[in-house]
Amino acid sequence: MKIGCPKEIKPQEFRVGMTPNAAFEAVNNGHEVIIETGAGVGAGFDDADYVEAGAEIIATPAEIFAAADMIVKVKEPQAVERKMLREGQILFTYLHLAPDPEQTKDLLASGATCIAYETVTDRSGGLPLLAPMSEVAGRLAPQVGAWTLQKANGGRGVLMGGVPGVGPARVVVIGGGVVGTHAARIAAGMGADVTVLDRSLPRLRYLDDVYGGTFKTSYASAGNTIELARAADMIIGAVLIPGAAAPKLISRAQLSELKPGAVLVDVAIDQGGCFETSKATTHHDPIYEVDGIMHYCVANMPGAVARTSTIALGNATMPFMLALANKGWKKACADDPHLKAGLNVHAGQLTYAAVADALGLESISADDAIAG
Ligand SMILES: NC(=O)C1=CN([C@@H]2O[C@H](COP(=O)(O)OP(=O)(O)OC[C@H]3O[C@@H](n4cnc5c(N)ncnc54)[C@H](O)[C@@H]3O)[C@@H](O)[C@H]2O)C=CC1
Ligand SMILES: CC(=O)C(=O)O
Ligand SMILES: [Mg+2]
Repeated sequence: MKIGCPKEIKPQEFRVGMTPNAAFEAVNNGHEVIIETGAGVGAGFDDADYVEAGAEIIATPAEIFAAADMIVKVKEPQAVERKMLREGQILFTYLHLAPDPEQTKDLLASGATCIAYETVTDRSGGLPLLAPMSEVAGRLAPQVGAWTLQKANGGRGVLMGGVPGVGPARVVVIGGGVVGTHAARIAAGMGADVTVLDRSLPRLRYLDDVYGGTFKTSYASAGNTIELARAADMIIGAVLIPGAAAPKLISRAQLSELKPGAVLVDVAIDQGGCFETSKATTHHDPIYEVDGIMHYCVANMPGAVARTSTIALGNATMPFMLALANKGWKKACADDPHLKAGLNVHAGQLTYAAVADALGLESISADDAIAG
């Protein structure tokens, strides 16, 4: 198979879909790998690194999209990239379709087979291709939130760890999955007073067992959420219902109950965000204010630490990328229910029910797509 990896074009996205290591493995498995010139530079990989791995360097994205049987990327294809996708081609990348009707329409029109990293599953019920980026975004969230809390950036002017004689910042994390756990650990490590909310009692039990003493836990009822939010300096949104649009957990009306200058870091923004007032921002212009409350809503947070993120993502995607290349998408998905769970679009039809529900569209099952 010919595997193509274009340079990412989303603003301030410095990651790349294939590392030289991934290219090397694909070539060793008998595939051709074509990489757009400069695609890896933001993550610290030169064209020469890919050539050494056995890949071919290509001048333009148009040539990559025209020649490749499978496109491997990081972020959802942008409008200009979507026009270059074609029937029969495999797209393997993050998609986040539930809050994105325009992208969905274009992917359906392309006829391509689109497998979303964020809905691939694993044996323990986790999301193995989301997890590494959730680890990164979770660890970044208190760091960017602490910067936003600084007075000159619009925040309350509260130091995360406080100082002797002055108490620490209060941080509330809504959603205690991968993002939430990593965010809570780092915030607690910075000296903040941290509480994690979740709706899953087994998850709260796990967090209490492992991290009791480092941070507190609370059940995410609406009442507990607003009570903790009122006292918070920083609220980190980290909920997920896989594939679906994020539930809105703090309304615009409730912003007036928060402390002026409090900071909302909405990591769940790629699924539409869990605060009513969230709208996606970029690394170039990451924060904005609504009713005196600061918002940080960057939808590709891991792009800020592109080298760490690219290597972490590449480690996770490599076995799935190889299965798709070695077997073709049908057999690879038929053999592995966890990869099959990643199938979101095939030949003009949605194949993921939560996405279809969020957008009010029809879907078919992934099994029907494979059989068809
Ligand atoms: N902005 C960015 O750059 C990035 C965003 N993300 C996003 O962060 C979000 C969280 O991802 P993960 O931590 O990997 O997911 P996860 O599945 O590990 O954790 C989500 C948690 O939310 C909980 N939850 C669901 N509904 C809830 C509710 N109403 N109230 C409280 N808790 C609730 C679940 O029980 C679960 O423990 C996702 O939307 C993901 O796409 C992930 C990486 C980067
Ligand atoms: C998960 C995701 O959307 C990202 O890493 O950008
Ligand atoms: Mg994202």
